[in-house]
Amino acid sequence: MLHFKIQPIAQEWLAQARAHQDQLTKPPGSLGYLEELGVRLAAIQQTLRPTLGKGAVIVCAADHGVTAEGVSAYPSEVTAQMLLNFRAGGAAINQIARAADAQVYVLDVGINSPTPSPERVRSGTGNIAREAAMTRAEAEQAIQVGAEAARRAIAEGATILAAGDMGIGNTTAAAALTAALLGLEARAVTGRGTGVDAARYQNKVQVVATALRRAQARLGELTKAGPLEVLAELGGLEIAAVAGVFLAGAEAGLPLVTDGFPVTAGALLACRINPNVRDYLFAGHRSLEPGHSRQLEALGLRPVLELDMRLGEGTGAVLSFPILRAAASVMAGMATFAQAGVSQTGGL
Ligand SMILES: Cc1cc2ncn([C@H]3O[C@H](COP(=O)(O)O)[C@@H](O)[C@H]3O)c2cc1C
Ligand SMILES: O=C(O)c1cccnc1
Repeated sequence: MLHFKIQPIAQEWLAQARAHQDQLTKPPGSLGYLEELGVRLAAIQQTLRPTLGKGAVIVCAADHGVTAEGVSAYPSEVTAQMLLNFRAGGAAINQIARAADAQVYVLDVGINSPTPSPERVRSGTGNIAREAAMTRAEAEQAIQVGAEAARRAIAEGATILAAGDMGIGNTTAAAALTAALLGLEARAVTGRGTGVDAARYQNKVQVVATALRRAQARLGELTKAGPLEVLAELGGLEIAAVAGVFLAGAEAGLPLVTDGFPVTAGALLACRINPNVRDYLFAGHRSLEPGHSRQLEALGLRPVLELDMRLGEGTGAVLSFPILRAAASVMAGMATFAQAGVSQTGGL
């Protein structure tokens, strides 16, 4: 059974932190959204002097049976190949993590490869257009694998935690999950992923719609079904692991950062499993995948960055770490008007 003990953040700390922001030597509100980020970090850490040190990103990787339907611009083998690239330090996330003082952890929760991996729950999901992605027990296990990886990263010193994704076909699974959880049409949440052409895009929308019909026949009204049941039908082993990263991260009381479309599907699931997770979430960026904006609206999250990125791997999440660190430093290090002897109003 899954059980995560997650405290909601204290409203008193939010109020105190907001009041403190207004005492700092700047016109109130002049640091814009950075102030709200600092306030939330202070409330999460329960201090008026929040600090963020080393970060971590857990790149959750798995394969998808639905690639048999021609939904990606790339073959499934790229998932395993990219895993080697992550480990060799040659991927986009490795460079961005270096710039943002973050450690990259790679988690093979479900790659379809002959090379064994200790954390792999199964070798790829079932083809969700035709069958369940995984069993409910496998869904729980994949969440636990993600949770364990988060706990390891925290034990090794992470003070802020992001999740990343790698899995050819995962924007199809993310679209199906998002449509199911939010009660949206396939077309509203299906994007071009790695860059499928117009014909493949039309097919991808149909595949998502077929998967949703199949899941609904099994579970009934999908917005009312349990999150683990929806996850088992429409899958994504890496998306399950992402949910586990966020659940364990929230349990440990760390600020958590979402990435793009597949990762935010994991965040939606985590919040369905335990709504208190939401208090710890920051949206690192807004992806160009159209469904990502629907997810952010549902979570009520404003992204830190909008750089027209649509890669995944945790790149957009980790890129926001320096801004979150600066938001904490502003709260922790700025003098108040009283401390600095600066006139709070010029009497004007
Ligand atoms: C070389 C390469 C590196 C990637 N890194 C992340 N993704 C991203 O693209 C995939 C999802 O898109 P779709 O659903 O269209 O397959 C995921 O693996 C995701 O992490 C990559 C994709 C490729 C090709
Ligand atoms: O939004 C994302 O993170 C994304 C978009 C396309 C492909 N992979 C990931």
